[in-house]
Amino acid sequence: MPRLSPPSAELPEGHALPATRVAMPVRKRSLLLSIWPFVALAIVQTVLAISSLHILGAMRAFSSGESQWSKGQKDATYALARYAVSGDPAAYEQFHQGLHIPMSDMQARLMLEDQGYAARAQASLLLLQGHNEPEEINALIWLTVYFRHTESIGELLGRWRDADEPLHELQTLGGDIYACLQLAPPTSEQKQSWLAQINSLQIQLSEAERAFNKALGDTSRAMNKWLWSINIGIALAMLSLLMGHTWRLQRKTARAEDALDLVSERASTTLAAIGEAVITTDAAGHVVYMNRAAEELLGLSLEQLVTGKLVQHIHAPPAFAGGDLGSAPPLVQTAISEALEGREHPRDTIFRLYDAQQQVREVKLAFTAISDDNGTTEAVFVLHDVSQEQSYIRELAWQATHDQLTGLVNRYEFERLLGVFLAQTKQSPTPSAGHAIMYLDLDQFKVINDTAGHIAGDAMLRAMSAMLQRCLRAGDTLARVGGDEFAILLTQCSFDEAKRIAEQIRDAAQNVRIQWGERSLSAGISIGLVKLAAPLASVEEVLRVADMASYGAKQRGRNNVYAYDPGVDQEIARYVGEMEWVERIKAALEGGHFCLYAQNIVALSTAADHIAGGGLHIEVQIRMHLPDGNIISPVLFIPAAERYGLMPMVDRWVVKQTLKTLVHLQKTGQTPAITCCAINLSGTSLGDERLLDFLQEQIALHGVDPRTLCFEVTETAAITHLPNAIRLVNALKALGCRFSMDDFGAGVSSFGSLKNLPVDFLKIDGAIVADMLNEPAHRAMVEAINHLGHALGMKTIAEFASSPEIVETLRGMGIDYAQGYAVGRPQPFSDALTVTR
Ligand SMILES: Nc1nc2c(ncn2[C@@H]2O[C@H](COP(=O)(O)OP(=O)(O)OP(=O)(O)O)[C@@H](O)[C@H]2O)c(=O)[nH]1
Repeated sequence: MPRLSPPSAELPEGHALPATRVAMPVRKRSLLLSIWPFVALAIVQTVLAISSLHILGAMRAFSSGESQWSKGQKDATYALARYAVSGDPAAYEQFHQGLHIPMSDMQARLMLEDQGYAARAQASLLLLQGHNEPEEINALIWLTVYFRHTESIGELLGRWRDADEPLHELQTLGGDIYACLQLAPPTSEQKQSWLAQINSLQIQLSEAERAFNKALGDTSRAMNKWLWSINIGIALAMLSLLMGHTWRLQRKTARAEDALDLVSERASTTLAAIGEAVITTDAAGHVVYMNRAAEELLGLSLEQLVTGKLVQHIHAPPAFAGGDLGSAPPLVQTAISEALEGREHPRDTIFRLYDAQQQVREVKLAFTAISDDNGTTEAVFVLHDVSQEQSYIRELAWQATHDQLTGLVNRYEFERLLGVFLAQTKQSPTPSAGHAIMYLDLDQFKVINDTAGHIAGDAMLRAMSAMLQRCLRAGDTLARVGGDEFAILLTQCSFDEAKRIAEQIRDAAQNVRIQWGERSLSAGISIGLVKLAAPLASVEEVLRVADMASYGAKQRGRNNVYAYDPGVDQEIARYVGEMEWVERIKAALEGGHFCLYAQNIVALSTAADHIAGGGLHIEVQIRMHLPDGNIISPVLFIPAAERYGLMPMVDRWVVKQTLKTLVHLQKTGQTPAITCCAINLSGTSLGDERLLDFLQEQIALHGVDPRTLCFEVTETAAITHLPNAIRLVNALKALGCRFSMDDFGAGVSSFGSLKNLPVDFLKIDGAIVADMLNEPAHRAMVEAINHLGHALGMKTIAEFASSPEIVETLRGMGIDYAQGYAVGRPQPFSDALTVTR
């Protein structure tokens, strides 16, 4: 019986499948089950044969016993007759000897009839004395004891019993004759009488003997007949049993053959249908069988293969399969040869196979040896083509580690590579020129997206990434780590060299232009350059500081390089500090540590006051409570909130809180009533398309009159998010809200933007106002902005009116409103507001 040897990866060599071991007891049991009726019949037959022999032996014993008995009684009667005539004592002695034989038999029979098998020993002795054959005595006793109640043996014993009385009479007559002869010689009449009696007894005994012989013959024939019938019956029973059994066996065999055919058909259909290539070879590797998938994989049919070994038919690598074969998977031919020699590879090993078109495929190989007691007889190879799977895995791995748009390494992979690099440099610090990391952030990239669309933005990102690749040295790693952010790991690069490369990139970025319709788009780049040196150790730290450095470059006016050497430079600490503000802002939003202040905006002419309706005009400003009780100015935390995208949340909090407080002050009878309440909206919020819905929803929710609300936006924010800003301004103005252009004069001061944004107030940047008394240029700017505002139908507000002189000068210039310490300091907005003039 062949055995399937288990795959060596799972069971140690030499272990056979347990299936064959458990099969043996099952087979023994089923063999026993099928032959037991024959065994039972054989036992019955044997018992019957032994019994038949016994019975026949006993019959023979009866027969020979009877002849001894007959001889004995005849000798006795003859001797007694002689004694009666002659008075010879020798004749009398012969009489006794002759009579002793039938008398012994009779006594034995009587004892057996009376006591059964218990009298066996005594009966044996008596039967011996009756001159029976010693070997036949047991059969005689057995038949007498156990069959004495059957009809035929009972009849036989009855006939024997008929001779008992004549024998007793013969014995008595012998005694009488002996007694008479001792007293006196007999008369002739007496002799004649004795002879007549002896003769009569002789006749009775002869008749009894004849009857016994007849019964013996009858019994013997009956026994024969009975034994014949039983033997024939048993033979017939055995025959029919054999026939039945053979018929059942034939049916079973037919069923098993059918099932085997079915299984074999199913197996070959399954093998033909499965996608895996299944090849069976003999122990030497000659192909015995292969399924369709194997034929397809090898590009050969079974007929073409039968002559040779499997490995000879697998295509060799083509001559042009050069490349880095060191990292290529091993050839499947090698694995097959090794498997046949008993050396197997783990099942998930991937092998190389060249198909009929000499295309390389990747396959996994499973090997199973079929063996019997003499060793391996056949080998089954299953080849699973995993080329597609492997290509998906590679594709997924690429996607997981690369950016789709630019094809560069993504942030995740860059962090991993940086981690590996940092670990290596820490483990084996070899002398080197040093290493650096660059963090690059495109400037005002949002403007390209917003004005030319995302597709143009994508094109710009691709153009920038191509430019960056051109600037790299061999061995540098470039990654896209965010929307418009890139990072470069410069290894073995002195910090001066890194600075030179950074400047080169910054210059090259100026020349990156993409033609979009009629427009030529370009973007500057802010570069943070960080020397990889102590105390920077972790990936997180390095990237955070690099990001900070790029922020530093932005703070220097964008399109700049900010180079940071951790051993020398301290300024970055400021940006690191900003990160701490981020945490505080988040905690303040969650824990309610923000509060609102209000600062009056005071009309400088009665006409302006009249416009305000005589009520209060204020600007709400946010402050933060610190745990130590200090109240923090927004100047400290707003840059961090803007940089790290927290402004939309802060703005929303301010709007909600302002509306709530307005309702509260209205209810508590704030006098004079607030007729214009200015709320600042940051640039990020202006870019948020959901802001309009939020504002409309909140105004409706709190039931605040929209005409009392004024939203302040900076010029830079408005320009950056122009389409959204225009939509917002128009929609809220339709409700009755007003708008201020904040910090006008500080940025680009595009007059075009003022035309596009129909605001109500122009707030002159405080930096210009604060020193206008000393700076004639600033004074002129204030006057120009005032004229411009008025020309566009706007009211003007001067910020930082910090002294009465400035206030008077502003009034003299015709500025409509002033805001600053000279006209009112910020005061908590939750309380009733005091008016300062
Ligand atoms: N076209 C395009 N835009 C993207 C992609 N990923 C992110 N962005 C945009 O890139 C912009 C990144 O803006 P920021 O870096 O925050 O700001 P910025 O306009 O570059 O201004 P500064 O960085 O302060 O100079 C956002 O408007 C994103 O929507 C992208 O895959 N394609």
